[in-house]
Amino acid sequence: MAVFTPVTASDLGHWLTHYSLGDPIDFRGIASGIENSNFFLTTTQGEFVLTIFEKLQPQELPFYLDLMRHLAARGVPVPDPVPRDDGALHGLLHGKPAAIVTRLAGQAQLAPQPAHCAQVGAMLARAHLAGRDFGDTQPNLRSLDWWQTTAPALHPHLDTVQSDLLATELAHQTTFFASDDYRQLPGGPCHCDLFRDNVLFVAGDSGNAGNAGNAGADRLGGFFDFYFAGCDKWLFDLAVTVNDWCVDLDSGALDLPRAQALLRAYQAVRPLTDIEARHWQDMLRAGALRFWVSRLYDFYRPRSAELLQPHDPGRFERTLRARIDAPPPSVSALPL
Ligand SMILES: Nc1ncnc2c1ncn2[C@@H]1O[C@H](COP(=O)(O)OP(=O)(O)OP(=O)(O)O)[C@@H](O)[C@H]1O
Ligand SMILES: N[C@@H](CCO)C(=O)O
Repeated sequence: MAVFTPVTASDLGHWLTHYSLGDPIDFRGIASGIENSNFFLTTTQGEFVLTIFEKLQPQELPFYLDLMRHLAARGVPVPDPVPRDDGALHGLLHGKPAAIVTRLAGQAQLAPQPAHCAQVGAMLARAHLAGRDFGDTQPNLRSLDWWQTTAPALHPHLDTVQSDLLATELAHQTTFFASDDYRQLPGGPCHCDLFRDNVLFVAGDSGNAGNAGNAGADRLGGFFDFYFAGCDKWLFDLAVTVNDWCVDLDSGALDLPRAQALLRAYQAVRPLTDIEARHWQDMLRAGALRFWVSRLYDFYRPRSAELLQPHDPGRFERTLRARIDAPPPSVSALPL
């Protein structure tokens, strides 16, 4: 159960006095999620999600909430933060920062097919383009600097082969990030965590999103969980997305039909530059390293007093090895 901060009916009633959202009809904790406390809230005015931020500080929230507002205003399907009556997008609930956002329709598609991946690719490209005129510029806080700072604490937990892989890949990425090519990669606000569980699909005719015979009828309802977002290279965001949506989760191997569908749809909206195409494998490796490091960090340094099962770091160790061992098909060679 991932509600770390309980909210009573009385807490909610008081909290809602800051908003013009009508009267509460239903309020329930959301079991999934490992970062924050989330609740579905239905009021006489609609359906919303209340999030209490367990780690982020109030001063850290504007980048994420303003970015969501910015994208929502440009027709990108993301939760739109609801302003309080005083205009603020967040306040304090039980001493922790909290916000209400609009609820997206649909359910997660955990066994995606090419038709789902295509919608994700197109939406990601649209989000990248829509973010170009966003004013704030917070970097991705889980990028190279963080990997470098975090790695020393991980090595004692790794065997020699894993330790070598971590050190070697970190050296590879340090060189890549310092290169002229890297500097020339286009970028802007990125989601940086666009995994299957952060995208919702509304079921097609079958009434069951992702039904094997009817994936093409499922419609992407939106994507959420912006709290790892930051300004980064667009190619990194694409690599993170492909490493989750277009792989065999056991082996980490790329699934070609899904990867092609996602990349074609992305490129139909924003074609990759030659430099991006040249560094696709480097960036897939970077995307795998990012989540290997964060999952190792969460695994070996869990927060106290919480019974959550941390995500399996081995999945991204396998993904990283797979990206190093088997160069992906050239993106520029994919027919549009
Ligand atoms: N705006 C939204 N609309 C619909 N459902 C949402 C929305 N925000 C969150 N949810 C639901 O709440 C669940 C938990 O949210 P989320 O994944 O953001 O958890 P978290 O703890 O904040 O982050 P993490 O994914 O890092 O664990 C989601 O799986 C989704 O079902
Ligand atoms: N998507 C991350 C969790 C943090 O949102 C992971 O699977 O490791």
